[in-house]
Amino acid sequence: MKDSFSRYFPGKGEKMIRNKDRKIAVVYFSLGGNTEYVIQRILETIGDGTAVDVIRLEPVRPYADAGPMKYIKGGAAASLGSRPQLKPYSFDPKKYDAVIVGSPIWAGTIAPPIRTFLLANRIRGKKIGVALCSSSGRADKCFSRIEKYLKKTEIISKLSLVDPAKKKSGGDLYEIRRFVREIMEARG
Ligand SMILES: Cc1cc2nc3c(=O)[nH]c(=O)nc-3n(C[C@H](O)[C@H](O)[C@H](O)COP(=O)(O)O)c2cc1C
Repeated sequence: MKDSFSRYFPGKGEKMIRNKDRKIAVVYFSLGGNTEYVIQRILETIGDGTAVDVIRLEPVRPYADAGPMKYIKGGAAASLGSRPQLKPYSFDPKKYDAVIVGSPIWAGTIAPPIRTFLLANRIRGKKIGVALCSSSGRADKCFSRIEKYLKKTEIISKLSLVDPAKKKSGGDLYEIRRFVREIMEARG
């Protein structure tokens, strides 16, 4: 009998357990590439044996990704609770037993495209994992905000990393593996 860690992180020569009937949705927004980096590492950790749909959210009107306007406009949009229109995407919650949400922290809260998504898709009865990137590591308020949007659905795994694409640290990879393992174990 294998322990739950080695079921999902097989050793050399072992096969990943295939879980074809269940799907995971990975929904994220990234402006500067940090959340994108985390999502890529999450997908590598999940591996090919599990069906995953990746949904990258993009606002119809893109945010400035450099200069002072990046922080001024983006920060104002986040703190005012804006809900930008998103480019078309496909998300049918019935297809998934688990949803991973990835967002940068803007003005202490979730990035506006993620807010639009959570309000448009009231996700209930799923295993939810939330991965947040920030420059401070202060993520508690942002996790609570997301929990409010999810209403009665609990976040079963949380990940908070500080600008991980710059550091590419082993410690962050360890945390990412812990995050994925918690989601996989909750899926049974
Ligand atoms: C508009 C804006 C607001 C931000 N506000 C915060 C903040 O309140 N707290 C924080 O720790 N980092 C803040 N940051 C930094 C980002 O959360 C951080 O750099 C994150 O890793 C960026 O993720 P991304 O590269 O996927 O976009 C902000 C960045 C932007 C662009």
